[in-house]
Amino acid sequence: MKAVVAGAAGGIGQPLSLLLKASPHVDHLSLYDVVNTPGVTADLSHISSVATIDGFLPADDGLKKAFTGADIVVIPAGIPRKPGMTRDDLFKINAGIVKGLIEGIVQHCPDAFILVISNPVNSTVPIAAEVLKKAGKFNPKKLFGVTTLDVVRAETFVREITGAKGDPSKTVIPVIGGHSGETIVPLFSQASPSVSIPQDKLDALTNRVQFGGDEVVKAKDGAGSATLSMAYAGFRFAEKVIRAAKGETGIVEPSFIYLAGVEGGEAVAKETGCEYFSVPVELGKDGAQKAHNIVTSANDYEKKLLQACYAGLKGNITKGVEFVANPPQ
Ligand SMILES: NC(=O)C1=CN([C@@H]2O[C@H](COP(=O)(O)OP(=O)(O)OC[C@H]3O[C@@H](n4cnc5c(N)ncnc54)[C@H](O)[C@@H]3O)[C@@H](O)[C@H]2O)C=CC1
Ligand SMILES: O=C([O-])CC(=O)C(=O)O
Repeated sequence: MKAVVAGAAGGIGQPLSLLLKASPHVDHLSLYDVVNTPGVTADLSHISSVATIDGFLPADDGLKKAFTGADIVVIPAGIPRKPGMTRDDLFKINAGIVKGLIEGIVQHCPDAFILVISNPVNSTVPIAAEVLKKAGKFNPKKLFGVTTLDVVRAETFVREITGAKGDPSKTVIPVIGGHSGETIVPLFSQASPSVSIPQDKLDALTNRVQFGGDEVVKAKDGAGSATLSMAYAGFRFAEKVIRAAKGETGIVEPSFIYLAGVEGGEAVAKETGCEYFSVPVELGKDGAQKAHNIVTSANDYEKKLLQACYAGLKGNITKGVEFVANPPQ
């Protein structure tokens, strides 16, 4: 199992690479970034874990060397937000970065699982899909927008209200939609085991999950956005994809996918009017095996949130598709 991190020297890339280096499920890790990969690679290479490691800069065919033979490529490359910015404000720079990296995947490892972390995820995943489609290499089962941090936040924040003891990650809370503000829709009514949230606390809790990213951006005060919690979340999702690829069954985690290419996805697309949506996805050997149409189970409170989600999300998706169809001059 060869894993690649593209953007490996960044705030997310470094701790994510650390977690992958330490994972017993990874045999080889290749790091790629436009800066500082030699140092990060040398540092991680001293860890006595199973995975061997190498790292590359763009010079001397570095991208080719990093990507060739990859089974999974995780992409946290691109600029993060500063206070006052929306994720969409990152589009101008990050759209081109993601497009370039996907073109590299097309050339060197078109069969790899692709996990997109770079924001705005609502647009960068459609960009990735369009680049792959153009090249005739699009496998919707293998392209994932990483929305796990929203799930992780929901698991964490709900405990502050319920006061439940034990491991918060054992409470499954589906968070669906997209990955920005109102497009993020936590479905607390569908938690398993069920959670009891007083009505007067539900608005604040929902809002905190939707705008959890802003909380970190504000606290970092110009020094970036969530990196460590994102590395945790990105690793959690990547490891699930890897474990499922190796044959483990029964693994389900929400992810932002192209619905038409995954069993069960058509029903979600019909319900939401969106081509892409994050829903709980059953993972298998070949990637996304089945999309769970949890949208129909939402209660009235959540249905209202979903209406706001659809409006914003459709615009973000179109913007990504347009970027590849009519590249800016
Ligand atoms: N999906 C999610 O839930 C989350 C997404 N993010 C997003 O992740 C991205 C990265 O965030 P940070 O790690 O904090 O940023 P960062 O600036 O610390 O790191 C980004 C890294 O990408 C590298 N990079 C830039 N262009 C590249 C290219 N063409 N090829 C390879 N590497 C390239 C940079 O050199 C840098 O090392 C941002 O877009 C951020 O908004 C952040 C948190 C959560
Ligand atoms: O808020 C940001 O810009 C980074 C992010 O996506 C998150 O923390 O959820």
